[in-house]
Amino acid sequence: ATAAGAVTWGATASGEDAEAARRDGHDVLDLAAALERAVVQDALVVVAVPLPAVENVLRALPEGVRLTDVVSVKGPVADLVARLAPHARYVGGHPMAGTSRSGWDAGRADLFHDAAWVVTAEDGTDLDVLADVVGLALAAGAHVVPTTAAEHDAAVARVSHLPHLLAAVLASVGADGGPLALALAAGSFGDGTRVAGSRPELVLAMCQGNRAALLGAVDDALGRLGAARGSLASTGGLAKTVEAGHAARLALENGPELTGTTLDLTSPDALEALRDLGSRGGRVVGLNGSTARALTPRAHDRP
Ligand SMILES: NC(=O)c1ccc[n+]([C@@H]2O[C@H](COP(=O)([O-])OP(=O)(O)OC[C@H]3O[C@@H](n4cnc5c(N)ncnc54)[C@H](O)[C@@H]3O)[C@@H](O)[C@H]2O)c1
Ligand SMILES: O=C(O)C(=O)C[C@]1(C(=O)O)C=C[C@@H](O)C=C1
Repeated sequence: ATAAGAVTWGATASGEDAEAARRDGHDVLDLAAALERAVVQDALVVVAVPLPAVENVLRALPEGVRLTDVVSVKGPVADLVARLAPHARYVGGHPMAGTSRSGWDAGRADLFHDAAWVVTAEDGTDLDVLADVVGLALAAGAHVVPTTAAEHDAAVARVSHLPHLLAAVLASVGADGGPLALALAAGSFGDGTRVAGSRPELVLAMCQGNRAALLGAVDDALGRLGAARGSLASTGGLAKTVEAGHAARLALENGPELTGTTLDLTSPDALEALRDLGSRGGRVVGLNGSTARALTPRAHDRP
């Protein structure tokens, strides 16, 4: 956002991160001063701490601020906001990009380029703040995927939290193969276990914080692994599992064909239209006043 010309400032509980951010020319205050300035300037407050620390930040929040967050689960944050800061004008957010490293130096100005940035569009959402969050995501080079907290949590259980859990399991299985196995580890093991290098506290916060949805995704994966194991043991064949995975990977790489459309954010059914766009695999790619420019899968490409 700073690179896109926005005036920004921040606060962190880490002296080391504060020092590193100041060294890079950013304005770092203490939390109370940062929030006070947000009130004076009617700025958008972005909570970017691990889920277990969200409560502390919300307790410090002044009345009526514009509020978003980047936390990896949305239902628990929405519940905390409703309980601890019901006065906040809150719209949930989640950029779907990151690294397995933590701290200030792990960030880059282009980290969110071409990434999906979830924006929650629940009934009653403040469209003025939603437009702020859309503007932030677009300024960071991302595109916006509107959805609800519940649908977000179900989706990321499959494409983020399960991969983190599988990476942990895979890393342990490989390591238990002993020194020879690790000496031979190449692309498949490296790619499949990269995120197991993430700080365990962050992985625990997002996976345990999305327990119900993650359980469903784990059951699905175990069912497929069980079927593969059964087939390998009985006939020796893995074709069904491998071919289904290959087709799914190609679908991810190719994506659907997208076509342009616009959404009027002042329309009475704007929130419904936004959610519909997200659930069809569409995205907002531009904002001009209250008109959102969007891309949506062509009818014949819809799942
Ligand atoms: N790392 C990723 O790939 C990724 C991607 C998308 C979203 N997220 C989410 O973003 C959030 C931050 O993750 P991260 O990877 O940047 O973590 P991080 O550990 O690199 O940074 C977290 C920062 O929050 C600060 N902090 C912690 N408690 C605080 C408090 N009470 N008050 C003020 N500051 C506090 C820490 O000092 C640190 O500077 C998490 O909720 C995570 O789920 C992470
Ligand atoms: O690329 C990585 O290192 C990540 O783990 C990023 C990743 C993910 O893809 O699961 C991790 C957590 C998020 O909330 C969003 C993105």
